[in-house]
Amino acid sequence: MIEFNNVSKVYASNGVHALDNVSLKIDKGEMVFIVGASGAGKSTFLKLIMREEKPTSGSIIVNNMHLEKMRRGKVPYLRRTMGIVFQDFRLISKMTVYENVAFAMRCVGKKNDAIKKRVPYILELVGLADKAQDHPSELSGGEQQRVSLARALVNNPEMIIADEPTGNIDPEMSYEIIELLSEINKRGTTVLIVTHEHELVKSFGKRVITIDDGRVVSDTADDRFVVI
Ligand SMILES: Nc1ncnc2c1ncn2[C@@H]1O[C@H](COP(=O)(O)OP(=O)(O)OP(=O)(O)O)[C@@H](O)[C@H]1O
Repeated sequence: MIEFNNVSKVYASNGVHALDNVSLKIDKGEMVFIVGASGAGKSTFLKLIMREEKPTSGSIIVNNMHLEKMRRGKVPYLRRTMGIVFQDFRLISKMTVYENVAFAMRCVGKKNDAIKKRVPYILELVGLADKAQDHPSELSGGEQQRVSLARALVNNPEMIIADEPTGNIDPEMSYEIIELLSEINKRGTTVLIVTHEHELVKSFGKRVITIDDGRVVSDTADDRFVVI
């Protein structure tokens, strides 16, 4: 669950008001698209959720943790509740697909037995069981993004956060990635996707939050934005 109460973010280095008095709630199990023009504040919104940035004012609760007061040492506990998918995949090129996903489990101290059971299951889920021994360079963009998704999912996070997950892949593959995220959402994981792809967003019929110039200007789940 995510709750923003009157959140503003001003970057101290240049005085840019990236978010201006944002209040919203995203419930557990929702799938939400965040859209808006370049520079609107979408990445800042995600960075605040991940506690990569702190708000200048307002309060933020994510998965029952109060982020504006959170000490640095506690951030890893927050991050363990979320799986993050990046536009540029961020896979380790020397490792196979299997190892890339297993590595995420090793990082949180999982034992070999658990890894051997879980990684093949997750690779099957994202449709990459037959690519387990390939290296990222041998895969298409869409396949690499599916590895990145497998890695985000393998520790069973409460939510998946995807920042422009289709930015580096072709339109057909993009649809497949969002479809996969939608399947994952149906299994109970909260999914948050930042994207520029309006057509894709429309075809899924999910909640859409539009940010413009640091403000939420439309939210399909919020009655305050319904125009009569
Ligand atoms: N670390 C930073 N320091 C200073 N200003 C920043 C920083 N990050 C973002 N900004 C500024 O804050 C505003 C919002 O940026 P943000 O990256 O959140 O937008 P965005 O909607 O994600 O854009 P894009 O779609 O291009 O990624 C922009 O004016 C940007 O220049």
